[in-house]
Amino acid sequence: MVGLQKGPGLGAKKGSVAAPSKTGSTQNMSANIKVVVRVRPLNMKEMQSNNRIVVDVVDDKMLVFDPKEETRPFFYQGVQQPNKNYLKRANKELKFVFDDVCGQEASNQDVFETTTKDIISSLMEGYNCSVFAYGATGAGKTFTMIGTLENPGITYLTMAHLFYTIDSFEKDRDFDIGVSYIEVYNENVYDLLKPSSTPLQLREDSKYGVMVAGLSLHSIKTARELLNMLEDGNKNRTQHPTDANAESSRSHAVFQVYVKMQYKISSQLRMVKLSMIDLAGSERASATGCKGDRFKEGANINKSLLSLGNCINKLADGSNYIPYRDSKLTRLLKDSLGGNCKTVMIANVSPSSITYEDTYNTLKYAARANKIQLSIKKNIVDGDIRASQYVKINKELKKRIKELEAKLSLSSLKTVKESDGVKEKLSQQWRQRIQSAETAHAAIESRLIANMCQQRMLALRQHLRTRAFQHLTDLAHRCSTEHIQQMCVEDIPRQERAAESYVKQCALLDTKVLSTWSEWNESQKKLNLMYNQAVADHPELKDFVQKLQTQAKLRLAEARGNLRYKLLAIEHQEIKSFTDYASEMPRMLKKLYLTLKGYDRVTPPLTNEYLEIMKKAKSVKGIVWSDEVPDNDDLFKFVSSLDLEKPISGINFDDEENIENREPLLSAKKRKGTFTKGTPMKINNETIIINDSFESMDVKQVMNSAKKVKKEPSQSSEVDKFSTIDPNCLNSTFVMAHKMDWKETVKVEPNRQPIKTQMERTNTITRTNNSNDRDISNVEVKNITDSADVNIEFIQAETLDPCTSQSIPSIKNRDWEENCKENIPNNIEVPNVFDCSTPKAMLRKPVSKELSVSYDKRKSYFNPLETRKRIITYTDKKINFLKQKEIREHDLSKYAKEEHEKHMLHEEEAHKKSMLYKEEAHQKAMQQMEERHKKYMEQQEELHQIEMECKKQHLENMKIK
Ligand SMILES: Nc1ncnc2c1ncn2[C@@H]1O[C@H](COP(=O)(O)OP(=O)(O)OP(=O)(O)O)[C@@H](O)[C@H]1O
Repeated sequence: MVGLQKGPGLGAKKGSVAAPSKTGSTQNMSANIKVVVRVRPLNMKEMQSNNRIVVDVVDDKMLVFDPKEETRPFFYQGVQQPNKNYLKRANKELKFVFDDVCGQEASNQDVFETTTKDIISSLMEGYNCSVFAYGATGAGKTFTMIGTLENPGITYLTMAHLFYTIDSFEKDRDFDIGVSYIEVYNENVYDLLKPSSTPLQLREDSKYGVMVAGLSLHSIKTARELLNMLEDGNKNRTQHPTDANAESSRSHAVFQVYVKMQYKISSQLRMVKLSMIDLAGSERASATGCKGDRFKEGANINKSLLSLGNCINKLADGSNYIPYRDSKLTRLLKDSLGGNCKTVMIANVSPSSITYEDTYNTLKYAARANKIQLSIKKNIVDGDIRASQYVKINKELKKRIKELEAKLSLSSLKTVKESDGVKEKLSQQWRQRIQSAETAHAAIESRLIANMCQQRMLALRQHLRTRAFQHLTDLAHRCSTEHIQQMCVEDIPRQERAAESYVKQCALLDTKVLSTWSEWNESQKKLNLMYNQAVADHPELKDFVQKLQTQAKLRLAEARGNLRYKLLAIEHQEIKSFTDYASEMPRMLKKLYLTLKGYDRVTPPLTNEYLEIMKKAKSVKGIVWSDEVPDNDDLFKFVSSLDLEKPISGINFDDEENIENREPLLSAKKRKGTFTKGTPMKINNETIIINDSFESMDVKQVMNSAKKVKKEPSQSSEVDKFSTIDPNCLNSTFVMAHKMDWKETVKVEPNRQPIKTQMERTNTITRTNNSNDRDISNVEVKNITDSADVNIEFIQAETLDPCTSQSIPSIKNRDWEENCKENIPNNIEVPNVFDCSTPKAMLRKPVSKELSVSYDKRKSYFNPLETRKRIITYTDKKINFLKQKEIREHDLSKYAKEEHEKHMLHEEEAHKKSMLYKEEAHQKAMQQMEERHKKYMEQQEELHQIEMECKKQHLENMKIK
């Protein structure tokens, strides 16, 4: 027997849509519920149990339930036997015709195409629409409605299509979209997007139909957002594993989309609602094996589905009374089933005979639902609005236009509103652009950082080298002649060469850093602009941009760490060698002190100084805070910082002296200020202190002076830098035995010509020699001509002798070189400092001040002989100066010795005098004592006589008696 269930395909006006009738502001039409059956593939359990297939999909409209099985003919002795199994139930072989039938191989996309794709256009026309999935537990409802991330269900697909459709309508309509997601569990309604344990109440409104009080509405712009939202909502949905389905949904889920569209020209407003419902599975307790709470859940599910079935039956029969109020589910679906709504029902079935009953029931339900006739109308608010409303709308529209214009000016890219897919693509493109720009920027930054690190390490190394050289010069000045020579001919030129090379390297690095820095700055600006634009257009890129910015900060921090580590390593080495150097000093000092003491040459101030050093040695372990940075230490600040905003050091290289002229004896007058470090200070008329300790040396000055070598000499300032030596600038504390007047000891000739003009005219260098030589005091070098002849004129200046405080006469009009030659000691062999064998070496930029003058001019005539001559001159000058200094030191020690002897003599005389005075006083005292004693003895004598007389008197008296 073949039963034919009447679906829309047969008899009924399948999907027929009546011409919309106009009743005022709404247009009505009548339609059936669209019913689509989906047959899912067999699951593992069903396949393993090898059960019979009970649903046979004939074509996309028809299926046969419980089809007749194929029987193999059975022959007995050549005769076909009837092969009848009397125990077996007869196949129903029911044919069902629906709007659509999706077979086992149909994907969610196929189901979407046949079910909800069309209803979006109805939605746009102003009809409410709803889709619900019905079926037994495990039949595939959730899979159809929600799906998975890889295979999204029709809810996502429908929404994506909705957004796509909205885009094409946006020219003439404004859209506002809000969504809500609820579940009906155990006859209670809960908000899945704003979870709460309190159930929500249903309210019925004559205008808007069934409403859920307190339901949260969420605005979305893309289907992607919806996907995330669904995922979050589903996490809150009640699910429990049953025998039939490991992820069985135990509640009905209702997802609703509210679309508000307003026509831009006619200001007609349409409010439509799309409901997508994933029903809980109808089930037989025996099939699911549920007990306790699960059983109660199942009963509630069945109850609501039963009332849904009743409603469907009544609606199909055309009954006047529909029992919607029997359950929460039917109340919610009131609109979708019998009201103003275009409805699609997806009936999910399993093909396996295990769910025979369920499948049969579902198909019967679906067939009944197909008969329901709906009368639907467009949700249009009349366009004939009053003038006051029109003004209001107009204002809103203007406001909207302004907003849009502001958005437009933000970005040119924003002019075109992309569809969901296009937006996604654009966002991806932004990501790629930003990533590649950031990679390029990082490469520039790493180059910049490398150069800056090199700069800092170079500065530190040069500082340490200069300090080491200073130690050497300080020691050499006080040593034998041999050492002085050694220093002059070897170390000074070496140091000068190092300084020169440092200046060159510095200049090179500075240029490199500056060019890289401007490149970096440019790229940073571009990158920032790109970041801002990307975030403004695609707010979802904010995290990505923040991540890149954090990575950049980390990179810089890492570079800073690396630099500090390298600097620390250099400093560590330096500290090690300096400790070795310093550890020798106390022993040496002790030896010297004891030697002097042995010769009875130790003066009380020297002892005091010695004691002071001992005190310092004791308190070496002072507390220094790790974060304590000396305020005035520019080098430290420069070397230890890696600030990308300040790539070049702030150290001023311009106003310092030249290394070659850094002698321990410097004129106080030529220093900045009156009394600075290294300047002799008069404490009183008897004491002068000259601070020439290590600490007093300004390293910055020494370092920066190296830079000077490279520069073309500024002639007027050059002159200022050289001076006669102030003999009072001695590197110790001296106690004067007699009063000495403190006065400026150097007098520069007052009527000296303005040098600058002279220079400009004659290409002449004027300098004052740093020597207290009796023969050479102030020297003016003039007329360095192309023939390299040097005419030297001596200008008279007055220098005071430290011991006599008398003026030392200077020599006038003597040739410089002649003078130098005369003073060359015979035993000094001047080495050839420059290798003059090759022209390149000959033209090497000279390092001394004299030789560096007019270097460019002299390039043309520079020859080995001249070079040698000049070196000899320069070296001689140095030797002379050092010799004079030593002589002066010797004189001074002699002077100090004499003063000491005088002092001792004076003390001796005083002592003698005091002894004499003491003796006299003693003699006087003795005399006085003797006199007193004599007087005393006389008095005693008198007393004795008186006593004797008294005794006599007494005896006489006794006799009388
Ligand atoms: N068309 C299909 N193709 C592949 N697998 C499917 C299909 N339909 C359902 N399944 C699978 O079958 C199982 C049950 O499906 P689903 O959870 O959707 O059932 P359900 O009807 O929602 O059940 P319940 O009412 O208990 O929640 C799931 O593992 C799902 O992946």
